[in-house]
Amino acid sequence: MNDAVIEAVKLTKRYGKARGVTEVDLAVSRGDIFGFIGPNGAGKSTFIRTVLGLIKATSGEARVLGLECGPSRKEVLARVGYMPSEAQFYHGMRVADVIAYSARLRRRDCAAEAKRLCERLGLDAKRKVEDLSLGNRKKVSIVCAMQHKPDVYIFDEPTSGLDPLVQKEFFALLLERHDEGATVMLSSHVLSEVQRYCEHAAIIREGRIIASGTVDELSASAARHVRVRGVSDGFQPPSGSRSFALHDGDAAFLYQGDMHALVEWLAGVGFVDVMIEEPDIEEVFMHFYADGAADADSKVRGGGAL
Ligand SMILES: Nc1ncnc2c1ncn2[C@@H]1O[C@H](COP(=O)(O)OP(=O)(O)OP(=O)(O)O)[C@@H](O)[C@H]1O
Repeated sequence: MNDAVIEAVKLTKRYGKARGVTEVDLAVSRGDIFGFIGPNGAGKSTFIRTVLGLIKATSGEARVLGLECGPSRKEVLARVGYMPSEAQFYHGMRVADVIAYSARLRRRDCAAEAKRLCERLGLDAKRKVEDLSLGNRKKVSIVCAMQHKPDVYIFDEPTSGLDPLVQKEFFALLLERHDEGATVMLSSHVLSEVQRYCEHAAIIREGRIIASGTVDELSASAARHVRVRGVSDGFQPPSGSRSFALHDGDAAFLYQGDMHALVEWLAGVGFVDVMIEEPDIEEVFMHFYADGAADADSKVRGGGAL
């Protein structure tokens, strides 16, 4: 159909009456690092597990590397590096056993790469998995996802529970694989890491995609961050503003609206200095989440850039 390595068309998964994900359209292009953003319970894991064929879609289509989810589950799992948000390991196994077992499932000898990854992440392969901290369990999952050097990676909340140094090493590994041509999907609720590492992103809310595009487009399509310095005590922001704060004569607010109207309005206000900046993705996210779903939808459609 196109150059999409991971693609979903109207993918829906319901758990009985409970919502999982609803009519999700999404495409991750070859060579992309794609951020999948949403808070707990938004549907990130459900989407990923459905795409991989680990759970059955209620309706819609999903493909990875052109392989249909469900019927081609085994092949998909063999060709993808998947790191679940919460890995379950068999008790009594040592780290080295879990890693070797994961390699055997893919019929590959990955011992040299596994050793290298353990060293880079500071993971002791002799320890029993049940004795590991959450962070060390995450490291085991990273090694299992990366040791066979697949072309496609799907990481589900990879950094939660990892200390900052290990997070840095994880992203260094991810970027090395990306430089070698790999495609990466990274689900996260840590917006700064999406901003820093991802080229494209989609925001999921209550099971539906409410915005998607390049990370820059997502920032550009939302409100502007306005700071006005040297204002009087009674300063009030223009209509269409949110998140207003006034401190020591410095006002800050988010403005969504016509820029000419903002400049005209500013001309009538006494101030010393003004700064108008694109919000970072954290503010974009808050912007989309602060409004009602229907309101957010119409913004996305009307936004043009998305
Ligand atoms: N096995 C299940 N049975 C019933 N409902 C489920 C099941 N798994 C997930 N859900 C529901 O589906 C919705 C999406 O959950 P999901 O775990 O996919 O979200 P998430 O974005 O990955 O969140 P988190 O970051 O907390 O893992 C939630 O409302 C959740 O309660």
